Amino acid sequence: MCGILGLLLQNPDGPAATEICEALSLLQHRGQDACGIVTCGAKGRFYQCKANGMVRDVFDAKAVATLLGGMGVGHVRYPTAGSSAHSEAQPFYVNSPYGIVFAHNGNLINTTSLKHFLDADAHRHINTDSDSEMLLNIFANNLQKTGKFRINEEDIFTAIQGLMVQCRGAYACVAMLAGFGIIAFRDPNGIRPVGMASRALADGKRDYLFASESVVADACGFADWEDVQPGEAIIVTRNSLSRRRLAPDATFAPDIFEYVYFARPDSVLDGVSVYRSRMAMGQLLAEDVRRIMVEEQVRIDVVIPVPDTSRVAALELAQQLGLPYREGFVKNRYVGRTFIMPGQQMRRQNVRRKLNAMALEFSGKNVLLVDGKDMLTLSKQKKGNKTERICYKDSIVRGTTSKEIIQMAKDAGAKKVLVASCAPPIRHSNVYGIDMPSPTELVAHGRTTEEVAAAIGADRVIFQTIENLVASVRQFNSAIPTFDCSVFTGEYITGGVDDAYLAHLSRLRSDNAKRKEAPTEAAPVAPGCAGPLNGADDTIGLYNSWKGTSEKELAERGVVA
Ligand SMILES: O=P(O)(O)OC[C@H]1O[C@H](OP(=O)(O)OP(=O)(O)O)[C@H](O)[C@@H]1O
Ligand SMILES: NC(=O)CC[C@H](N)C(=O)O
Ligand SMILES: [Mg+2]
Repeated sequence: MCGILGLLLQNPDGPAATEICEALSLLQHRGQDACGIVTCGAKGRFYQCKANGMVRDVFDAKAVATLLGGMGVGHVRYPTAGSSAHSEAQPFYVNSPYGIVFAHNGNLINTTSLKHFLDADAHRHINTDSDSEMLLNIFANNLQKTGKFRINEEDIFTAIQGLMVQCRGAYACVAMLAGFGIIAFRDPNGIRPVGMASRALADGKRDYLFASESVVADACGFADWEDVQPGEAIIVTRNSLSRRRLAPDATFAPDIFEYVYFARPDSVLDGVSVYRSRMAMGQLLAEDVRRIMVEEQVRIDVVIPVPDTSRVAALELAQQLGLPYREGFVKNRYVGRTFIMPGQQMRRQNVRRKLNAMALEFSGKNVLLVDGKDMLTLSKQKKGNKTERICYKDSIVRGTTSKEIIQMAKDAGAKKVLVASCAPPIRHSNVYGIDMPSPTELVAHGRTTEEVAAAIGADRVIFQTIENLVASVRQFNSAIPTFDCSVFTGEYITGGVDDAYLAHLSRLRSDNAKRKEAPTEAAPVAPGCAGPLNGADDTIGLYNSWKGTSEKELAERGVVA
């Protein structure tokens, strides 16, 4: 998953980079590997800074000050194609036609044929293995076909319509045309999110923002958030806003995993509050847990979430069951999200660095025996013999987190650990922008629920049903006809995903394949962890970047004070 941003300020000299940088940090949870900003200043000139690393590592005040102009595009990256080399950090840029900058969230599934087309027919050089660079070049090639000295909105719609026929997969995109404006579009199935908001100015005009999630609009003072519709393109310039549905017949199928894990709870995606949907996941799962407690004579004393993402649903589940909710795992706030870290070794190491079990909650058997309302009395009791805990998870994917935290809970004294997951078992590859290309890396692949429990060391695992997961989201917007649930069902909404493609993807992107590709000279440093920062020296600028310019000269040019 990646985060994308576009900002158009009415003031052409306005500090777009400052706001984009702020906004990117609000999307950091969508990608921790690389980030970048390109702005457009006077005479349509682009200013770029991108590199591997988190937003706070790549952008210091000086880096932001060198990005001039009143409009720009930003990106945080979680790679799903190509490599994690900083040359694949986004936004991408092509100079012809007109000068285009491009940021993409999602993943294309027909890159083999696109690559051939770009080489043999369009004669465009693709310099990386990134699918996003191909997508940009398809767009550029379609614009080129107009042959015009200056293009208009109609030409841009035609180019994107063509792209929607040529490109298969998931793509939410933001593009910027030099001296023209910002364009956002979403694939015909609307698999990945992107929305728009605006800010009224004193003169009646408006600044425009595009972002992957609505939290950006809330936190940055923009209003009137609305989703870009599936298959829709929106173009904003300083004088106009134009929008068009370019692929109206496709089935709308946003990815349900955004609600389970990816998006921030304070975002609203496609009219559904992520927070409310997670509460509903907890409520519906509580019914299954209650049934199992009765049928299997299971007694649960306490519900413990695996922070962060599962907290909302875990609290709701605990309340539904009348059980105490306790924060038994403390999270190190300086370690990023582990699931989106590259490589299994890094993910495993970081679960323990990130989460620590509090012995107080796990070994003090007289503390948390039954339900919350009797806590004080019970805490005075001597050792009880009921020590079943329920560890609540939003999802079990590779099982990395589950295995480690179950062991931690047991090491801390819990006798039995049950795991409830608000998503069903994940048994299939993701091809639309989540880096789960190889089913053999998924703990539930080819395993029954009992076998998953054994594999992660749990005494019992309870999965949400797919029907209840869909109901948790759909009850808040029944206009969404269906969701992309491919990781649970193996059904891919775009078509074009057969066994041969999945085998190819797995060869290309499994952890094993990536390990072979990875450069060996430097030890990998987990995103969000202490380690060598990428800093200004590793950033990629454009020919007119300020890299190497002395402080004195920057001050003379008015870039820094
Ligand atoms: O089964 P696994 O392969 O281990 O993956 C699933 C876990 O990874 C995610 O946590 P993550 O640390 O990425 O982020 P969070 O702090 O937002 O929960 C997710 O919330 C699960 O806890
Ligand atoms: N997660 C994503 O959206 C990734 C975007 C793009 N496929 C890349 O690898 O850079
Ligand atoms: Mg988690």
